[in-house]
Amino acid sequence: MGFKTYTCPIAKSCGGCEWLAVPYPIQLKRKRDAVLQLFADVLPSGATVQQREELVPIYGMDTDGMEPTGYRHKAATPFAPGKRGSIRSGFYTRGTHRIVPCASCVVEAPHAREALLAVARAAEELRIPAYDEDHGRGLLRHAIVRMGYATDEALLTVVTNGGQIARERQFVERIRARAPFVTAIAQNVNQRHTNAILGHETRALYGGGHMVDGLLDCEFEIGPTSFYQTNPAQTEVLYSLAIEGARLERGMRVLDAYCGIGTIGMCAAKQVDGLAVVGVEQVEGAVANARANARRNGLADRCKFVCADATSYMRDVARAGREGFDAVIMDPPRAGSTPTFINGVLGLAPERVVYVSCNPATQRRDLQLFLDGGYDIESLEVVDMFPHTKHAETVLVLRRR
Ligand SMILES: C[S@@+](CC[C@H](N)C(=O)[O-])C[C@H]1O[C@@H](n2cnc3c(N)ncnc32)[C@H](O)[C@@H]1O
Repeated sequence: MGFKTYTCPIAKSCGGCEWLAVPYPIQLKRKRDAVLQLFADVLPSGATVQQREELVPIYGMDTDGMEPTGYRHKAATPFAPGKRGSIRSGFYTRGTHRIVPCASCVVEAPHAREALLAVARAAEELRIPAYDEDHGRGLLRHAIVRMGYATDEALLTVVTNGGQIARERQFVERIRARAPFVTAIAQNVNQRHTNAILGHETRALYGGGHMVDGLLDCEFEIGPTSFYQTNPAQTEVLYSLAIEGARLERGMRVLDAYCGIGTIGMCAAKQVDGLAVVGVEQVEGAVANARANARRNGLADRCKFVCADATSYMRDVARAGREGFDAVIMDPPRAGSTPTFINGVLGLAPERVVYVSCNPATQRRDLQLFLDGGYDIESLEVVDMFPHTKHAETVLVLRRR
């Protein structure tokens, strides 16, 4: 295949796309091999290389023979004071907090970077200072933009070190003049001296402060502090595999743990009539989005959401002994799940557990508890959510023995 790889002038210092020079089919092979190696001791032994590759399929982006580009629908920048009142924006150089400027990025959705640069230019014009992290002074810390996939909406979040933006109305107008495709702007306040990007306080500056996007047959309201997958085309592949793997049927009850804004559970409920979903998520804003999304999709009677730490929720469920689930879908953060959560799932004894992971290493660790607790691997699939990087997302389906 005639794959022509891309070059990027800041690839070395940015470090975001470490495999940009590697042809896409080779990237996919490397990712599958890495997952195969990680799970080698628990996959059927004695299989040939070909059998093992069939055992663990990888779903790459469908790009018609081209290298994947523009797949990141979320883009972000830190800000820092530059020379003579200018504001620096771009990416942190690998392992440092030094910013390498970026005018456009091949893996980001078209226009995403324009919105981020619009914030820097508007702030320069209005003399709104960038945050100086060495001294804890200045206002503008980060900007994050999320571009719609199924819609033309775009949500821009400006993270500030303090609640007041001088000449706020002009600031918003100037951003909009430079980036007219932005349909909502939010301010998030983060006054902590940490590496965490987002703070706890958020308010709308323009357009209601949230956006709407679509995945599979559902529409989702997304707020500034809610998790939402970065690569929507591959998210649809990932969710379809997870829903299919759970073998859901009418009348079943499903737990969607670490549910974010309720996307997986609601896509499942939309596909399977009479399916009931309970979603658990710890970020309040995301749970508010999930509840609004259930109403938006006509699923409020079948999809309920609990705002809680998933481990505490599971501990309570295990103590009360009242809840029953026919299937559990779990999609924890990179750190993986906890023994308490997994033991709780084992106690509920669902027929199937579908474990979606953005970090196969922690998934492999967590898998052991399921294997020891009476579950077998039914399937393991890899989805490439982040072309040109080493990251692989996996969908592991476990079945009660
Ligand atoms: C990888 S995201 C998956 C979200 C969702 N399934 C999706 O596809 O958009 C993990 C989610 O777990 C949430 N989370 C992280 N730790 C948690 C915990 N201890 N309890 C509940 N939710 C948690 C995060 O806020 C995030 O929304």
